[in-house]
Formats: sequence, structure tokens, C-alpha cells
Amino acid sequence: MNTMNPSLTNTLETPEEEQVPQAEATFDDSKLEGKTVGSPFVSDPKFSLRNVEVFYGQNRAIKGISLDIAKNEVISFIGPSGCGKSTFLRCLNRMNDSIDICRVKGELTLDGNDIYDPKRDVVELRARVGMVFQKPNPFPKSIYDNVAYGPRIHGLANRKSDLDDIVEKSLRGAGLWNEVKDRLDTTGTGLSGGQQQRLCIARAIAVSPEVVLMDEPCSALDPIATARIEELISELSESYTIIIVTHSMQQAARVSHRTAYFHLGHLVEVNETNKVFTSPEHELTESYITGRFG
Ligand SMILES: Nc1ncnc2c1ncn2[C@@H]1O[C@H](COP(=O)(O)OP(=O)(O)OP(=O)(O)O)[C@@H](O)[C@H]1O
Repeated sequence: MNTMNPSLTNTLETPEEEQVPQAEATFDDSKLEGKTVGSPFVSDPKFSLRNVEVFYGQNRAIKGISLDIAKNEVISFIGPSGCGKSTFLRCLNRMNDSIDICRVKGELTLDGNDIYDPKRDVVELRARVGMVFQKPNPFPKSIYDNVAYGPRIHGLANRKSDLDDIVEKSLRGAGLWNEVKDRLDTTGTGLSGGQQQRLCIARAIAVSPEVVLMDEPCSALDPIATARIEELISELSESYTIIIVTHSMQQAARVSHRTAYFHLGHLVEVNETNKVFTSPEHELTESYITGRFG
């Protein structure tokens, strides 16, 4: 595709450190609003998200995004730094609630029910929609207690043997059981970075979520640990809907069914991952995946 907007092309030829500010200054992004190209909608969505806007004080960080996410889908969110990927992800289990200046508008439903209903039990929502963060963040507790924590507070096990089963099943699901089964009472923070991230995945799946949100889950990991987590994502997608924010286009290409490209708070394109990386529909997607900015 060689139909770059001339003002954008000029911007992209500026020195690297000036690219992003100049792109934002010269590129009129208002024409992107509500104009997502590709296939943002599905027939039987797990999440239905319509006209979503997110404000931090006066700053409109998400600008009227509409998207469906299917059951058992793996979808990647990609785009330049600051384009709103994490903000949009955090709307899905109301993690933004903890930020005082943050306001979310629009219609966001999970299985047809309003995520932002004031009567909604947010603890229950976050059990259904779990989250794995960029930096592995195990509790300073034993490996066993890290995984048992959620099932205990949600009352998922009446007997110790039930809890033992959940811990084993979750650690197996996260591909960590064989490495830790003989030291479950040692501290989770003593594991390697990749093991800690798998422990956090075990902790997330221990409460039987339906969805797992992953915000750059491999950015602190080496290539071997990253490969292990990516394998795990493929395995987990048989049981869970997975939404992953990533800066690695190779990772998005390897793990996801669809890929969503964000730009300056807009959702520019959503398509089958293969299409996004081989024949993107939007010139901004093409510019990003070919490394012209971002
Ligand atoms: N807690 C916050 N308070 C105020 N503004 C915020 C907050 N978090 C994010 N923002 C702003 O919202 C916009 C989107 O940020 P966000 O972190 O969602 O982008 P991102 O695409 O995930 O970026 P990155 O790839 O760098 O993590 C940015 O302008 C950012 O400065």
C-alpha cells in the first residue's frame, strides 16, 4: 500500500526522537474516530464494547471505540506507546476504578450484562476476568498460598483436599507443576522471572476465570521464558478468552487469532492476525507493522 497521507509521510522522515510528538502535532486524528476498518464485530460476543471513551481528567485517552471479543478467542492489542492499549484492557475488569481521575463512558457488556452497572460485584467480575501484569507480582507467600489465595477468598474449596486439587490443577494449567511440586511451601518470590509469571498465571486461573487479560506478560522475560508463556497462551485458549497487550508484533502474530491496532486512542483496524501482518487494510497499520513509527 503506497497511499500514505503526505503530512504523515513528512513527519515520519524526521529524526527518531522527534517522530512521535510531530506525528501527534501534524496528524489530524479526528477522522479516525469510529472508523475502525476490518472485522471488529463477531456474531456471539463474550464482550460487546460500544462507543467506549476513557478520560483521565480532561485527557480523552480512548476515543469512541467499538469492538466485540469472542469466546475462547485470543486477541492482541498492538500500537505505539501511549495509544491506549492498557487503558482499554483495564476497562474490561474495571481495573481503572482505582484511578481517581479516570472515567469510563460507553456500553461495555460481558455475556450481555453491563460491566459498569453500579450494582455489579467488582470482586466477582475480577474473578471472572482475571489479569496478569507486565511485571510478575507474586505475593510474598509460599507458592501454594499464592495459588490458594483466590480460591480461599471466593470460598471455592470446603476441604483442604479440594484446595490441594485446585492448586495442583492450576499449576499444571500454567505449566509449572513439575518444577515446583516438591517445594510448594517455599516462597513464590524465590522463583525465576519466567516461573513467577507462570505462578501469576496459575493464580489467575485458580479461580476459574472465563477471561484472562494479559498486559505485556512477557516484557520482563527472556526468550526461553517468553516461548514458554506463548505456548501456554495457546493451551489456555482452549478454555479461556485471552486478551493480550503486546509490543512484540512477532508475539501477536504467533499467539493471536485477531489483532487490533490502536492509534492515538482510536481503534484503527481489527482483522485476522495473518491479514494484519501480511495485507493490512489501513495505512496506519501498515506504517506501524513496517516499523515506520511506533
Ligand atoms: N493513571 C493514569 N493517569 C493519567 N493518565 C494516564 C494514566 N494511565 C495512562 N494515562 C494516559 O493515557 C494514555 C494512554 O496510556 P496507556 O498506558 O493506556 O497506553 P499504552 O498504549 O498501553 O502505552 P504503552 O504501550 O506505553 O504501555 C496516555 O496518554 C497516558 O499518558
